[in-house]
Amino acid sequence: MEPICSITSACATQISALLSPPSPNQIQEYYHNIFSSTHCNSITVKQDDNFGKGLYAATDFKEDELVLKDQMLVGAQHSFNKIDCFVCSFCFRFIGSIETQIGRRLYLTQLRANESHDCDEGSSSKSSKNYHQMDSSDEEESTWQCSSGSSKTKVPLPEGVVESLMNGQLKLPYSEKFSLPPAVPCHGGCGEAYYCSMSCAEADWESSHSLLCTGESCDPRRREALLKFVKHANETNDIFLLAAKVISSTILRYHKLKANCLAEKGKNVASCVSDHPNFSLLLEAWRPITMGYKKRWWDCIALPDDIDSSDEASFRMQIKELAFESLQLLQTAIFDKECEPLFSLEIYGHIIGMFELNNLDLVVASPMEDYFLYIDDLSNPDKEEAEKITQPILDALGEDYSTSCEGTAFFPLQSCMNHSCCPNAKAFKRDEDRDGQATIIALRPICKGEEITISYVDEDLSFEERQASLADYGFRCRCPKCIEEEP
Ligand SMILES: C[S@@+](CC[C@H](N)C(=O)[O-])C[C@H]1O[C@@H](n2cnc3c(N)ncnc32)[C@H](O)[C@@H]1O
Repeated sequence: MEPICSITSACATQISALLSPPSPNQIQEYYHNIFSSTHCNSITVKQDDNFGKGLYAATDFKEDELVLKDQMLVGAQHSFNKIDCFVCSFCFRFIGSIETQIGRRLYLTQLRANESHDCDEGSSSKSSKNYHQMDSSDEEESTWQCSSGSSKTKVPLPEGVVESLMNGQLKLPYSEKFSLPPAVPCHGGCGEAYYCSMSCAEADWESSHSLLCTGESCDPRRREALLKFVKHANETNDIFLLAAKVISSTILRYHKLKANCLAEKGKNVASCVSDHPNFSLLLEAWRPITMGYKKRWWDCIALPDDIDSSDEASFRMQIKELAFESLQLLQTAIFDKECEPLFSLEIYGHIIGMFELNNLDLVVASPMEDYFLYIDDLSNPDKEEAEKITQPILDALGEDYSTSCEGTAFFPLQSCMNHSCCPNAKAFKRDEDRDGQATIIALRPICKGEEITISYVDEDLSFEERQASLADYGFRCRCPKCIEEEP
């Protein structure tokens, strides 16, 4: 049965205002602010009647030159990746130490095995597609591998060793050469979020975590609802966690704008607030999200290969019901009457659809690879001495010892980049890119004024396969390669 969301009908006018595309002036102003705050004058965003927004070169770029580092608007580590990588919950840098990374991973893997979880449990949360894959100089073979699913048999370490790695009592040889920022726990006390610095902790708290934290300051009823929401997301699709961050950050921005407005008007509420109290402020708080190209999730999600086209309608209905289930849990946890339209299924569906159409994989390379390579490169007798300690650890970790941090994120500038099957740029992590920012590199010289494009699909696929994948984005590619290869 079709889910019925009472907020969608009660707030229809406000919802349609929230979903209407931004005006050219609003677009110019928004991106101008991003460029000036980041002191970036080498690129610009322009609009065109056919392709919508696009990113353009405002200077010449050489082959392999960095075009752009894009700070994410919102991002999250995949739930299944949290066992393998201990990272800052805001900027996704690896934190703690080489020892805590290893000890924590071995401990959590063991815990999971004891709970007799298997790979199936996390598989549904990996169903969200992330077409714009970020290449990495530390390439991972398979990002969808369960941490305990490595083909080579792992040799467990004694429990005491794992514990002393976790609590820092056991120091590994040369690990001080690979020092990581110390882990700063969330001051709300949730025990879930950790950061690389106080500034990341504060930035996350202010942007969304203060509404999503399940620590002691959280009202018990709200905490219970939040925990249910998170559990549901982990068991179904962790893209809901990202959607919750978007809603929380909009609510928090709204209250900040309202507080500023009240302060400026000398507490003359009437001048800020008329018939429809603070809707203009909610629109303003929502502005960064307006910029992302979006459609409803259940309309734009690609039909999985194993679903027959005759079952398409029922598949799309199931996706809609899933989103509704998640939204109801989130509503119980963080509902805010002044921001009511944000809790409609229509808005929730568009937020998730925006991720579907714009998201880039979030990938941060693990320091583990560098560490073990360093040991491997030592000369004897130092190498032999070090390997007495590190080899049993490698045997316990298995082949996938250096899994990257993986997640999904929305980047304000990268999401403006249109597709070409013969792109002039690509998302590529260099060795020095050890945070969650998107890094875009020129694939060939790009002239000032030229549009900067990336490929949303594997360019080596056949013409038909590329067009089929791009159909999910709602367009047929007319790039020079497609025109040439069209039968
Ligand atoms: C990630 S967004 C790119 C930015 C988008 N143009 C905007 O206005 O926000 C992806 C959407 O842009 C449009 N698009 C991207 N590349 C295109 C192309 N080569 N031809 C036609 N439309 C394209 C499609 O609507 C696609 O779903």
